[in-house]
Amino acid sequence: MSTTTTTTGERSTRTGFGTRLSQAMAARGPLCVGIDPHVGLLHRWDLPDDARGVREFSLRVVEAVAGQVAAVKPQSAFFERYGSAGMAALEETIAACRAAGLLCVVDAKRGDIGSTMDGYADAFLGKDSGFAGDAVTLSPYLGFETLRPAIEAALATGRGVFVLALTSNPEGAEVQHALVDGVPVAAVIARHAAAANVAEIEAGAPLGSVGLVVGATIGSAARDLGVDLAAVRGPLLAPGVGAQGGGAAQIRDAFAGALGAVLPSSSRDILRAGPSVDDLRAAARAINAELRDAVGQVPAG
Ligand SMILES: O=c1ccn([C@@H]2O[C@H](COP(=O)(O)O)[C@@H](O)[C@H]2O)c(=O)[nH]1
Repeated sequence: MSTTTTTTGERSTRTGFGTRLSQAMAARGPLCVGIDPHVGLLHRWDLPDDARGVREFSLRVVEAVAGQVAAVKPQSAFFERYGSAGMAALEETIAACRAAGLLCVVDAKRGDIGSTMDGYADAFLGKDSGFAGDAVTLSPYLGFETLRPAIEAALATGRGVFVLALTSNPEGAEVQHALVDGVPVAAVIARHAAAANVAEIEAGAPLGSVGLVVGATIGSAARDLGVDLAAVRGPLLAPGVGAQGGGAAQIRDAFAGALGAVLPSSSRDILRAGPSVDDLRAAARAINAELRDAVGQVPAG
């Protein structure tokens, strides 16, 4: 456990998210299983296209992978589409992860002007919020500094954030590779994240709690753009494994020098193995083992 002081002077003695994630990856392997209840998957699992179906789907995934992988990542969009009942299912999913000791990254990609970020911080990182997992994804495209309330809330509650930097989709390049005063936007975001992790790292954490989203499909983009992933000293959530074409070889190449920080994430590729809990577990275990070989043993911190 380390003591960190946020920029508003609040002191937290909780074990930070970066440390907890490092420990989980060292103990169980690097994989994060995405919980993306697409309509097609609900049909395939013989579940209704409604909030009850999504709840059953998600709880089955949690049951299958708890104790097997480092984390899960429910995609908020697939719960939001069912209104308040869908959001109740998201809350239940997050609570089930907590009860199972499974880290939960809520993929909500929030980002707004600073005053509104206070609201998102309360919703997704607040001490008593049902939507607060262990970390949340954030969009920095209103300016990294607008995310400060969420970062402060995360550090104060032992939670984390993952800030979009080099996303897995090809369209992301037009924004993320663009130059600002000669520096690619993604490199600017990475520098901000590195600065936000300094206090935790200096206090002895193996990883800070301010991570980046860097897709498993980016190829040589980080190298080509001069985005120093190792210098971030925070976790690197890498979606795009499986259905989007990323795999162990792509991770090894794209994240060379920062492999110990990578949290590769795969959703559809594993979820297609359902609805059987045993089959889901077997699919997750197989991908986790491949990725563990690719990234090597993660230091527990
Ligand atoms: O750059 C990003 C950021 C987030 N995602 C999300 O991850 C999953 C990917 O699902 P797959 O089925 O494994 O393709 C999905 O929820 C995306 O919204 C991403 O793909 N890329």
